[in-house]
Amino acid sequence: MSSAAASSAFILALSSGTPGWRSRGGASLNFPLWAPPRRAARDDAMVARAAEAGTGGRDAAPPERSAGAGADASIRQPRARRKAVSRRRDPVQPAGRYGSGPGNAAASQNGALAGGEIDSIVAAPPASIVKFAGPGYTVILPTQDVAPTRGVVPAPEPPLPPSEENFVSRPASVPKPRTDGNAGLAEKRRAMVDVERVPNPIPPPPPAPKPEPAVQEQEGAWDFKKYIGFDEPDETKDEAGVGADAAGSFADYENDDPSPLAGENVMNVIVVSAECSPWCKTGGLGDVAGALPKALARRGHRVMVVVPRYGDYAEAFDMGITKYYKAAGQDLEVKYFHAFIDGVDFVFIDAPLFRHRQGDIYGGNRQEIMKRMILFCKVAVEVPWHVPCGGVCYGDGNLVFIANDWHTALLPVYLKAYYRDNGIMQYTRSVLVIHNIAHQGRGPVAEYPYMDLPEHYLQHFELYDPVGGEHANIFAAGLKMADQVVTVSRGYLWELKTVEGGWGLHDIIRSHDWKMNGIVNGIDHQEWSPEVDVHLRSDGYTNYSLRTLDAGKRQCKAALQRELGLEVRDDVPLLGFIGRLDGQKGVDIIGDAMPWLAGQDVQLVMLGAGRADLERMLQQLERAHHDKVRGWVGFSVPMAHRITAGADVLLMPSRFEPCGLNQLYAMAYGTVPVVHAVGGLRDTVAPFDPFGGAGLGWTFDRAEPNKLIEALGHCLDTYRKYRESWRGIQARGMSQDLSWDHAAELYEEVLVKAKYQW
Ligand SMILES: Nc1ncnc2c1ncn2[C@@H]1O[C@H](COP(=O)(O)OP(=O)(O)O[C@H]2O[C@H](CO)[C@@H](O)[C@H](O)[C@H]2O)[C@@H](O)[C@H]1O
Repeated sequence: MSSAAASSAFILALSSGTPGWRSRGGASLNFPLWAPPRRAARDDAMVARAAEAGTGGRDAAPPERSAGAGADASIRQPRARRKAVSRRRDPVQPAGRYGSGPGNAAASQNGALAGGEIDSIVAAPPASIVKFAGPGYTVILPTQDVAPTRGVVPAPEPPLPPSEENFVSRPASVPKPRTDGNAGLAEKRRAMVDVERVPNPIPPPPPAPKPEPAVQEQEGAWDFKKYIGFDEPDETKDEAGVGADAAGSFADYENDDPSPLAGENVMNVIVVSAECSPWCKTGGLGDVAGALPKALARRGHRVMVVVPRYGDYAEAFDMGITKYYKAAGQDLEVKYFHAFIDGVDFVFIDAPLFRHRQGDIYGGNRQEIMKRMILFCKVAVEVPWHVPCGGVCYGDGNLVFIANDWHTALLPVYLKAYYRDNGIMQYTRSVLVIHNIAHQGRGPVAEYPYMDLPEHYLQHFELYDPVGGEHANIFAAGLKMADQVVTVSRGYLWELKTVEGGWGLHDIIRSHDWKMNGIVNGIDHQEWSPEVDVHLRSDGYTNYSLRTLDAGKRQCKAALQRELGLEVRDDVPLLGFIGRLDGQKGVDIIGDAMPWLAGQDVQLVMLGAGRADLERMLQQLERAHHDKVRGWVGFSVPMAHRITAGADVLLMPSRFEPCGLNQLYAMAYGTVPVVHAVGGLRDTVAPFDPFGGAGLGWTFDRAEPNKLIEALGHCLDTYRKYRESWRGIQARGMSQDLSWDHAAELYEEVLVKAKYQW
């Protein structure tokens, strides 16, 4: 379809009242002709909300189950299900995922910046940083070291030429050696990182002040074996010879100091995300933010994750640092909590806006959400100066931020507008990852001043599209300002450039094609591997591997059937669905295929939370087909793992799917995916080829019930009649290398591209 034709189909779909993906009709909903839903009539007329449709405001889903929440959900489950109690911190499901409620800029008293007068934005810049105004706008200083007093920013000094003094990377304070074991490691890491800096025309900055003796003392006292949890076996302690051998090889290992996998590309990486598993997760973004950083750290990079502190996380400790930031006109106190886990510094941003949001991390109306994200990005961009992880700040040299989705798309903008434009953070880069373009942080242009940006930056936010009209779009600005952009599969990258798949941002993505990259997500095998999965260690489930697949899966399937009160039968194909209940995931297509499914000898288990109508649908299907269907409404990580292990088939009829993690998890568990061939699903599920003995599952080319039925029909046929072929599909799925290590290598290439980009 030509772009013009596609565009008119898109507009036609809207103007003819096609109800978008909320329709249960199915027929008009396949991807090629699908268009974002119509904007509901609103008071604040030009507010573009289509991208957030179904996630907040009037057409929003009501609060989804929180999984503190898991508890809530289990109240409504049959007795048998209540056994599925998480032994881990149960991530949360929010109200209105990226939601936004009715906004009214005029009514808001959140002090907008008016005509260049910046009220009470007073900051003490970090040591050695001079901030000056760019041409034609007033400088905006984001941080304050002391509680602010209200006043007007003094007239900016005339611009100084950037000098070495101005932008060298330097810790804001003299690093204090830590009392735990990280200081030595951090020091080593820093030394590695300092070796390779961006090509610097200026002589390298003087080394940061180092409390040498203290660090040495710390290193001396630090027990590496204790740190990695190495417990010397008793016999080695008794038998001198063996013990000495072991100790000797350990010492060799320490002295060896193998060079990092990343080689000379080692750098400082700060991943900034609104959610991070296992502390706070509502979907795939949380999984990625929890796993990618560890894989990058394994390659030798110094890696930090910055995430809001929504709850009281036992692993993280108050670092005793307080800063003040302004967000949407309000001065806010910020503290930093830190944990060092699996080689990664996790920094949790504590602020009144985030506190107590654990069960509802995207809750509130649009303005509230936006205010949280403004604060988060302003704080995150300065974390490398203020937070001495392991005693040493990351600094802003050889540093790359990885921002994720619209929530943190302001970070590349702040990095440029506050610092890079002013000769500061010259060797810092930003990469923005698109996990889901359907949520963009849209709002009325009138709210732009809340973002505390120079007036001339407005042009980067302004967007007009037939759905939202004239509006300010945070994702659009982030995409333009980021040095590189990654999306989570090559297939999705292609779709993003189309009118149908770009959700209004296709032109921006096309025109920045040179910096676009597609990298498929990986699997965190510590969390998602049938061999070590902690959720398969009780209630009759079992861990298994490819070698023990048949017995292991049979046992997990029986345990799942028992737990859910289904008939325990090995010969009946058990189908699973796991996902957020919204238009994207196409669970309504399964509902539309139910009359056919009801006539099949199958069992169906669906787990999800989200839109109220879809939650009701799950419950109705369970009531109407109690002998074969279970619809679990809620957010339960243990149940997601158990379905993945116990099901024979995983259904993913997603209308669009940037990458999709559940099909990857399914394949790793010997569960065969049946998916709509779109985005990352098309990239990762090669269709079964019975003649070549190849392929990983079944795919269908339109998100319609009849197409799902056709593909599932073939799948069930193979399951019943061609067991050897079935076993082959399972084995191929389980034998793939789906780990994050490969994806991390590809991310590293992007980070390097960004680093050398001027
Ligand atoms: N009710 C429930 N209970 C328990 N667990 C549940 C659950 N509903 C979902 N999950 C879990 O949440 C994760 C969802 O992963 P997806 O890839 O489907 O992510 P999502 O669409 O949110 O994210 C976006 O980002 C990711 C990451 O880039 C992309 O893969 C994806 O295509 C894109 O839409 C999985 O770990 C799944 O098990």
